[in-house]
Parts: sequence; C-alpha cells; structure tokens
Amino acid sequence: MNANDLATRHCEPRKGKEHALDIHQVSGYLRQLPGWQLLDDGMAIAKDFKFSDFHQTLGFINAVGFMANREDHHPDLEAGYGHCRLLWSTHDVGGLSLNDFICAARVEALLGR
Ligand SMILES: C[C@H](O)[C@H](O)[C@H]1CNC2=NC(N)=NC(=O)C2=N1
Repeated sequence: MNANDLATRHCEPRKGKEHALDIHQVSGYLRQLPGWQLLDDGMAIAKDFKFSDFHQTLGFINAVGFMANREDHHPDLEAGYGHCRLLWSTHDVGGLSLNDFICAARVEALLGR
C-alpha cells in the first residue's frame, strides 16, 4: 500500500496486541512516508514540520486536529513559533497499528504531498 492508498483509508477501532504491526510491515509503510522516523524502539513514528510563522503552524495544528477527531485517532503534538512535531502511536495496541500510518499519510495529503 502506497501513501495515497493509505491516505484514502479510515482508522478503525484497533485494540489489543493482535493489531500491532511487525517490523516488516512498519518498515514497508515507513518507506512510503518521507521524513517520518521510528521512535521509542518502534513504538511510535514522528516528524517535525516547519512553517514560516505561528499562523501557519496553528493552521496546520487545527487541520491535523480536525482530521484526528474525525478519524478518532489522536497524535501527540509539540509546537513552537515555526514548527510542529507530530507523534503517532496507538495506545490501545501498545505500539504501532495501521491507524498510525493512515494518519501520517493523511497529514502528508493535507499538505498536498
Ligand atoms: C475509543 C477510541 O476509539 C479510542 O480511545 C482511541 C482514541 N484515540 C486514540 N489515539 C491514539 N493515538 N491511540 C489510541 O489508542 C486511541 N484510541
């Protein structure tokens, strides 16, 4: 599944270890998502997005927040004047699930990438 396919999927409730992706699945999806990095021993993916000012940064956060609420899957956010770092992980799974990659791909699509 490439990034465009991922971005057209919707998150589904995924609870329990059986929904955790293995390292082969994780590296396959990561290859489709430039700039996203594996963190915390493979428990999360993150990317830092740069913007020219706080208005742009806040617009991005609002767009991501809207998408995240619609998908019922929520990122950790860290932001400053000209950047926002997003981290996706599935608490209900205790690691990475397909939902994290769907949301990362949806974020790229929001930016027209
Ligand atoms: C009931 C609801 O679907 C769950 O609590 C969702 C909400 N958003 C979530 N977001 C993230 N990142 N991980 C989850 O496990 C999660 N669970």
